[in-house]
Amino acid sequence: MTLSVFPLIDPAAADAPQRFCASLRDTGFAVLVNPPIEAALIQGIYAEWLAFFDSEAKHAYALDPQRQDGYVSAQVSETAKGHTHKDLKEFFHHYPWGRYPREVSDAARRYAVQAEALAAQLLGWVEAHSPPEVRARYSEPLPQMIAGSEQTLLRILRYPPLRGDEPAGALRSAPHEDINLLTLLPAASEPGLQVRGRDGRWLDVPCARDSTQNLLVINIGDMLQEASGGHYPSTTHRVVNPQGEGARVSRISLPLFLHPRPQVRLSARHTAGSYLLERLRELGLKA
Ligand SMILES: O=C(O)CCC(=O)C(=O)O
Ligand SMILES: [Fe+2]
Repeated sequence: MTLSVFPLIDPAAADAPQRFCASLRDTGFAVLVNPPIEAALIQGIYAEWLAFFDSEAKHAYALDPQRQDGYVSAQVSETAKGHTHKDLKEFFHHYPWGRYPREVSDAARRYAVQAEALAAQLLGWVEAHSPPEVRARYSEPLPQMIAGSEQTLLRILRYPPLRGDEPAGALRSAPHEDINLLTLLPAASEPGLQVRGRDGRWLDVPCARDSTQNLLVINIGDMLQEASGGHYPSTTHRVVNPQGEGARVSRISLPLFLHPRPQVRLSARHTAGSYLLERLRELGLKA
């Protein structure tokens, strides 16, 4: 059985920063209701990118292994750390400097700009609610770590309908942790995202169908866990395969991964650059 335990946090409320950080501390995740990003923008992106993934045009943008931008097919996909099956997904990686399909409007780009501005505000909350000894570890203010970063990654994901011949044990997204500082993720078009709670149970993260209101999901990545000495936990999450009718439907999601500039020192062991390289190698995405 799964439970949905996430409080819906109104970012305009006076106690929002405190509730937001408490949720992040508790589960590594937080859910904002009616964030300053229009629902219509997200719905438009989901529709036009689904059409793009359904077209042959995507193959003209195959991932550049050096630059890491472009389209990754379900045949290539990625294998989560410690797992054997490829995830049942295809996706497009867009960086601020990178390729962007001419077949879609600039809506996803506009979303990334808005979400990045919100992320800087949220990192300010995270910093303000860090105990003094944790704050003392940050080599620079958290919002500043992502300012002007060329590593900010928008991943537009499409989980295709299931055909029934998927390898046993393959998931839409195998359990993993995100590498980056903070991830912003509009509620996905369909359910499936789950977070592992402290007691090992999987908790359902709400999707767009669970609320008439606009929801935005935020989660901690490994880099913030590293920078905060574990105060903010990067929790394991996955996307499970739908059963029944849901299996016939694509699922679209739109995580924005906020990465610090590569020179930013996260800890005595790592800069953001050295940390990222290590993790991409483990994922098989970089030689
Ligand atoms: O599709 C989702 O809801 C989550 C995707 C995810 O966790 C990831 O791409 O890292
Ligand atoms: Fe993730």
